[in-house]
Amino acid sequence: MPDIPADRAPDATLQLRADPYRFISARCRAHGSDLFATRVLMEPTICLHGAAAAELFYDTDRFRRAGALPDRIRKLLFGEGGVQGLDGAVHAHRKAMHLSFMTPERMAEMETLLLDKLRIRAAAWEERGKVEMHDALVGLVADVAATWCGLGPEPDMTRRRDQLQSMFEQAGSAGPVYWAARLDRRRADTWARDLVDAVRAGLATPPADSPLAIIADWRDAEGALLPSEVAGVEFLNVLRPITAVGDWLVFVLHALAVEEAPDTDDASLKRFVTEVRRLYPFFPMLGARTTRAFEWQGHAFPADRLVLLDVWGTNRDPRVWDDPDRFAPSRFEGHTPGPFEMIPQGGGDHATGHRCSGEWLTERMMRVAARFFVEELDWDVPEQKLDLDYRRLPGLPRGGMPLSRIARR
Ligand code: HEM
Repeated sequence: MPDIPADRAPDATLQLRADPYRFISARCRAHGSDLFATRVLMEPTICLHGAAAAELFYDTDRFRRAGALPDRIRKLLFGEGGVQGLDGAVHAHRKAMHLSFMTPERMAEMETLLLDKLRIRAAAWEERGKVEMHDALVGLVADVAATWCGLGPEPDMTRRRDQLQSMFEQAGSAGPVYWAARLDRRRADTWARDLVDAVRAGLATPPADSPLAIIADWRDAEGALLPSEVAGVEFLNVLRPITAVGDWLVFVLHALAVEEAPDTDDASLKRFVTEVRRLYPFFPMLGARTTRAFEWQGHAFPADRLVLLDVWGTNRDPRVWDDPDRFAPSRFEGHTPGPFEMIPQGGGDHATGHRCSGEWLTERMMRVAARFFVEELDWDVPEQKLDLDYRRLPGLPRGGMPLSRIARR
């Protein structure tokens, strides 16, 4: 049986940090293979690329999530005891809770909250000569997220917003910046746990269909309430990624600034934001661990091996996408990508696998914002660094995406 092609360098951590999005696909191209073996943080690791590999990665018989990721990433991004690190029936039960937030009514409510907030904030943006939209949009979306999650109409998110933001924007960092983010994580965990305790004690009464109320009341398959720390982590598993949609909105603005603006009917907007989700650098890769030894495409995988799936590169695989680097929303006319072909928020099945439960909500928020920026607002793009910073997670525009001469129509 042929060995998995292996990198010669003893460890790839520095290369991976230097170019997290392009690392796996570039190495796969160099090896002429959809997989290669390397070491990350000195640990033997197999990297996978492409739709067939993604399908393998989501085979729960051969891969598990418990204990899969290096501690430093897991503890900052996911926290302890949350859905991301569960497997099998326990995972499916907890995932049902996350999916239960996503009813059509609640998603429509999010659209209204977001649009209202955009209109209100736009009035203030008009007053300023120049507005740094990364900062403005993450703050705005954090407020909307908090309301939608059950924290009331005018939640005070000034402190929380930075804590949430550092969880998803510093996950790949090192040194003091990383440790400051870990401290933020601890503070946010304590705050979320206290919120759950307050709901359980009857001291707070969020709407019954809000994530805060549902999580505080959720029982595991044996009928026990979740430990309040774990319930707090799950609450942050909703609040944090919705806040992160603020970064997707920056990418929407960037695409509107550098590409042809879409028509504002639903279908055109959907194609536009789908192309943003395919191409812009958000999650570079995902991690899991083999449950047992097995063979795939003639290669032997050992048991308990860390495996990284190339998210960014799979979304640009020329075997699936014509002219893959070109921004072309029309590629989605009459075409829905397969469950493993386009994986910016994971692949496979939402209920049985780890695919993002917030994918539809994300897409709808992006559509609302895109329509608002095209239909309701005039704005200029002042001189700035519009190139994306591929060393950062997410790879936001270097200049922070300021706009000037903002005016409501
Ligand atoms: C910025 C937008 C978002 C991005 C880039 C994103 C991306 C992802 C990715 C890559 C995964 C992992 C898939 C896997 O491990 O196989 C994931 C999982 C998850 N996402 Fe999102 N997501 C976003 C928004 C949301 C929103 C808005 C929510 C909730 C309201 C959400 C909730 C979750 C949850 C709970 C999981 C864990 C699912 C599981 O382990 O079964 N995400 N997301």
